Amino acid sequence: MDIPGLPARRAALNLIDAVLRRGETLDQAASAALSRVRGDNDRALARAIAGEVLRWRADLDALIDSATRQPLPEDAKPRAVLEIMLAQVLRLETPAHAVIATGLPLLSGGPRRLAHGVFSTLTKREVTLPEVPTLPERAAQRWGAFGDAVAAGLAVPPPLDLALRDPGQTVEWAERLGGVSLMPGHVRIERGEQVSTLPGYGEGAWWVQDLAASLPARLLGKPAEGQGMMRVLDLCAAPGGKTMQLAAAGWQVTALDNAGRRIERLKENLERTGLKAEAIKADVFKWEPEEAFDAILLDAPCTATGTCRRHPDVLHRVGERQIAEMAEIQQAMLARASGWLKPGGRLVYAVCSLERAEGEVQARGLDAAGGLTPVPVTEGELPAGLSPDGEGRVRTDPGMLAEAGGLDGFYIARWRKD
Ligand SMILES: C[S@@+](CC[C@H](N)C(=O)[O-])C[C@H]1O[C@@H](n2cnc3c(N)ncnc32)[C@H](O)[C@@H]1O
Repeated sequence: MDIPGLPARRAALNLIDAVLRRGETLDQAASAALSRVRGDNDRALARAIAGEVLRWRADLDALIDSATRQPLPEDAKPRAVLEIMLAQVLRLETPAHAVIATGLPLLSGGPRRLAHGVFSTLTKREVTLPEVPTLPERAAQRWGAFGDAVAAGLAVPPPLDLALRDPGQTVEWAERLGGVSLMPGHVRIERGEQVSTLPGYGEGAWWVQDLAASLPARLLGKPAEGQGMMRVLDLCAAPGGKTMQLAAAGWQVTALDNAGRRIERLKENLERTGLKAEAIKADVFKWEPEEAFDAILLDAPCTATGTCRRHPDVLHRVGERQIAEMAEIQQAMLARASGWLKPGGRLVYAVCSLERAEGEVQARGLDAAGGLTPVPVTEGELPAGLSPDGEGRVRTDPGMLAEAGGLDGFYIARWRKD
């Protein structure tokens, strides 16, 4: 029989290993890594431990190295076990005795004695973590000074943002959910409660969507009045956060994605919220529309480094190769999508990436291709405290609106077809 709590710690080690050595996302690794963990609480604990290690790994390693005569090899098991032990004491407030009881059995012999010694030394010293995490070297090098802003937003796991089906009821829902609103149609609450038990979930009054992720559909605007049904193509739409916003704003929506399971989730989301859209499972590079659209939203696949507050695995997994691969796909998708617009139609391009190659560089490439006129975003279209960049485009990062709980990193650009 396993010691209670041990399977959760073993699963945390497996999750971290899957991210660092196999380049998997935490979500991809979860079903295999958590298969032997019983109970929702222990599964959530395993994910929380892995998340905190991935968020603070450079700082946890610096502490470990300060207590050994020679640095342990990067991939040594005692290092990994010490990382999860320290993350629990320093981030999750787990008592040291519980951490020892569920950590040391993961090792045996000399490595176990070593880990015990290092852990005892560090707890006796009453070590702490810095206020802001140190970024993994690769991310720090890539981002330069911009990395400081990103790191500032990483220290605290983010709050939970909800998008309302009826933005006219923002004040009422903020009050009912005990949250605050940073924009009509947005309510921010504390993370922690089971989403499906909150008021309004069953009746589909809202869905979970980061404030930054709600901006692309907002910036596409509402359909023009008095012109009959206006059609929007939501490209790369699943699981449908932006599809629901567009449908709620009055567009006739065609939502396309090539991932079958994600399209199923999009359909479930539409059903729960009572919103309508045509859902198509197809590849952007193979599908052809029968007629042009009044508007297109392309929420392109990307490295997702902008979601590093909730998915700290991206800090470790993403490098130049992944960025270049995504940039190539984005460029080809933009070229294809822009050919499907009616004259006068609007195109919004968005990525939840912090990489310029996936944002600014893509937008300038489309500017240079001709046939589309940029439509600058104005300050009034954004939440208070955010401004468009010098080109009238939106670049958010996790360090922005920090006092209000921050937001994901996104890049958003908008054009009109000539
Ligand atoms: C950023 S996510 C979309 C999030 C979604 N717009 C929302 O708001 O809920 C990118 C999506 O692109 C889809 N995708 C990637 N490559 C694709 C392709 N070639 N054709 C269609 N969809 C694709 C993925 O399945 C994924 O669902």
